[in-house]
Amino acid sequence: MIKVVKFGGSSVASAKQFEKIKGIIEADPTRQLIVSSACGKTAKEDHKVTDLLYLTHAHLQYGVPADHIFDQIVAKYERIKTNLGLDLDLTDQFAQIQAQMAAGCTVDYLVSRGEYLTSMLLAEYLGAEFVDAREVIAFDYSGEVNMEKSATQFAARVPKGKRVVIPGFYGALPNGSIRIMTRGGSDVSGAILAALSGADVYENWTDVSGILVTDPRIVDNPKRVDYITYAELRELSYMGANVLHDETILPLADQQIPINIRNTNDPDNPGTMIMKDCSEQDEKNAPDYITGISGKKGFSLITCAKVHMSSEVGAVRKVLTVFERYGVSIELVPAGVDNITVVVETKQIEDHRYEIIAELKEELRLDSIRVMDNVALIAIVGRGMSQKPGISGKFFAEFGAHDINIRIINQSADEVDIIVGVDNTDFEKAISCIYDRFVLRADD
Ligand SMILES: Nc1ncnc2c1ncn2[C@@H]1O[C@H](COP(=O)(O)OP(=O)(O)O)[C@@H](O)[C@H]1O
Ligand SMILES: N[C@@H](CC(=O)OP(=O)(O)O)C(=O)O
Repeated sequence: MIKVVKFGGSSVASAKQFEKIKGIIEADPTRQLIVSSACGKTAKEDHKVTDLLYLTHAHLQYGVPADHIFDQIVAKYERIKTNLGLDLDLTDQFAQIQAQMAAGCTVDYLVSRGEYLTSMLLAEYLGAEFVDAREVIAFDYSGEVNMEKSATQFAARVPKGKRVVIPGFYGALPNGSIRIMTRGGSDVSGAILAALSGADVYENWTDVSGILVTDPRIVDNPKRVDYITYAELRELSYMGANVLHDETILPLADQQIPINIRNTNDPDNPGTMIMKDCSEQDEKNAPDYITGISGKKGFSLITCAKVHMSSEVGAVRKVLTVFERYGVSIELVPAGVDNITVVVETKQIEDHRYEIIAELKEELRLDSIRVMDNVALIAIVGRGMSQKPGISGKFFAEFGAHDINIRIINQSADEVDIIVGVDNTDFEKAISCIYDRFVLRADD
């Protein structure tokens, strides 16, 4: 049995959290491959080390002194080290980073030092071997992880049968320079290492007892989900459930390695199991109607209207080509008889909004075009939904009763998710109302 265990920023935020990790690791000898994020916040007013490092780099880029920020980072690590009673001398490490800063280091290098230093401390504290992610995770120049090269490096560099700590969030390009992932990427590092080691399970330790039906910052104390499929989780995390990076599933899918989300602050809680297929569990216990609800604000609806548009051959292609030209990725394309609506993230069209509108108008000879900003998308996800007829109707009734205007609605063909667009200002109210109607009063 091999378990890869990833500890998120909240789990390594303080010496107290390190002590909890020690308990978790020592409770199970199969927890051998440990992946660590950078120290997160100890309190609301505190800052994540990763954020401080980004801020340091931004100061340096504009020639503004950043010593006062870097000193906060040094103080955080020194405090953890002292409170844990460790002898590890980090002076050389800090000096090396400062020398690189003075020499104009890349943002990737500087930001990666959060995971690097945290993992060094954790390895020392656990009596484990530290292996630098730079020597294991290989990126191509395209920014994709090269799994084949990473597998060769993993075999050469990571000892078997020993406890090892590897920093998450970064790897190296073919020339050896550091490449970081997108925010929250330590989840993906853990998944890659689980795939490379052929792990039986990937444990992802955080500050909540699993995947919750919805964001606990919106709904008070939401229900925990016991089992969730890869597909459901991917929808939820892509649509904003940031408990897990939306690409975490990808390296695990081939080997069907399950993910177990666990709480460092409540280690006895079994958390959530995320699996390729939950049918065995569903046979014992029918899945809930709705597995999860997540969402994001900041979308725009661009509605192109023209009589008989839906029957015009090539109309959708022409619309999409305009967006492609500007490198804009499209979320949804709901259509009516005389119109096609394109849903995009507002920030993606900000720089070229007027050019895009002009080209759509001209190339499709539109009767009219309308842009609506400040739209939030909410995904309601559930493998149990396909069994229940009339869900969309219930949404309309519930939203109507709460004065929430539905701007768009889209159901996937496999009936695993329904996406609704509402005004940004109705976002939290809509999520609370879906939770109340479909989770708390599911049987009504
Ligand atoms: N559906 C959800 N289930 C659980 N947590 C969620 C959900 N949506 C948002 N979150 C938030 O995700 C947080 C955990 O993710 P993150 O802050 O990245 O943790 P870590 O520091 O462990 O990586 C939780 O504290 C919670 O506020
Ligand atoms: N430290 C990085 C990577 C990461 O995965 O962090 P966390 O596990 O705290 O979400 C970030 O803040 O983006």
